[in-house]
Amino acid sequence: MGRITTTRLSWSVKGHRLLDGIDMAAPDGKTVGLLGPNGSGKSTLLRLLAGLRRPDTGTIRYDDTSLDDLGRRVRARRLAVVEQDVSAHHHVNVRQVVELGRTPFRGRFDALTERDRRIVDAALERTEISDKQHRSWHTLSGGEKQRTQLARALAQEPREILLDEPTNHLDIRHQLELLDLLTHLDVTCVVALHDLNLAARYCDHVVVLDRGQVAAGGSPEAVLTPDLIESVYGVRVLVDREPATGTLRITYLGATADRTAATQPQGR
Ligand SMILES: Nc1ncnc2c1ncn2[C@@H]1O[C@H](COP(=O)(O)OP(=O)(O)OP(=O)(O)O)[C@@H](O)[C@H]1O
Repeated sequence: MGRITTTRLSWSVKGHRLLDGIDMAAPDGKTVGLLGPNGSGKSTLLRLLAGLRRPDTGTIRYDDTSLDDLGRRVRARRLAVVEQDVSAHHHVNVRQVVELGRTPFRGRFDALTERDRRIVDAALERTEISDKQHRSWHTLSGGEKQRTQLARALAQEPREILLDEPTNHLDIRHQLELLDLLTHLDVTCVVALHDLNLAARYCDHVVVLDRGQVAAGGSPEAVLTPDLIESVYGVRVLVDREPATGTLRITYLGATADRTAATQPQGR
């Protein structure tokens, strides 16, 4: 497990500032939900955290080490990334995709060890994709691909895992199981999510992005208030607790007529 922190992180492309002064922290072993409307910067922030883009300003630390100083090999071993809609695997089966999770631990021409094979088996089982392990990647459904990607990440036995909307193709049961699995791993997770109820139920912390800035961060109870949700998403909600379990529950009442109006103080 490792702690991820960012300090005043900014990133621009062609003169547009897509992330602006992001301060966030994902404590050891916790699950942090990255929330925010379409285009608010969630995927961009995850790409920066993964080292796939370099920030213009600010720092990213894994424990006390800056991402720049982590070294490619160390990074490839400890940090797993599950991106949205990966379509790059050709002519490989599910098991071979999951075996890629062991690549950072092997020499270029080394065969998989017995231990590697056991880890791959366990990852296939935990994501309930074992029965499809010999199927070609390109024949999988969207949800089966997502579970395979998660299995690849688990096979890496990472300390940190970054996931971009990992539930968007999953049926309800697999959504619940994926988040349940993530929260029970001894791994620090940063996960972009659209479903506020799933975030409230499973995340230890949430960070809400709005137009490239952090609108709020903290526990789901503290952050997911009707005012915050209305001002960021332009949706009126009722927030209460589900009586049987006490879980935070968000009921959508409707879109605000004009999102900009929702963010303006009354009377202007
Ligand atoms: N390389 C790029 N060039 C220009 N604009 C970009 C680039 N990458 C991202 N953007 C823009 O930056 C904004 C943030 O995009 P990002 O994909 O991070 O949002 P998101 O919060 O993940 O959205 P979604 O919920 O729709 O997945 C969007 O307006 C997007 O169009």
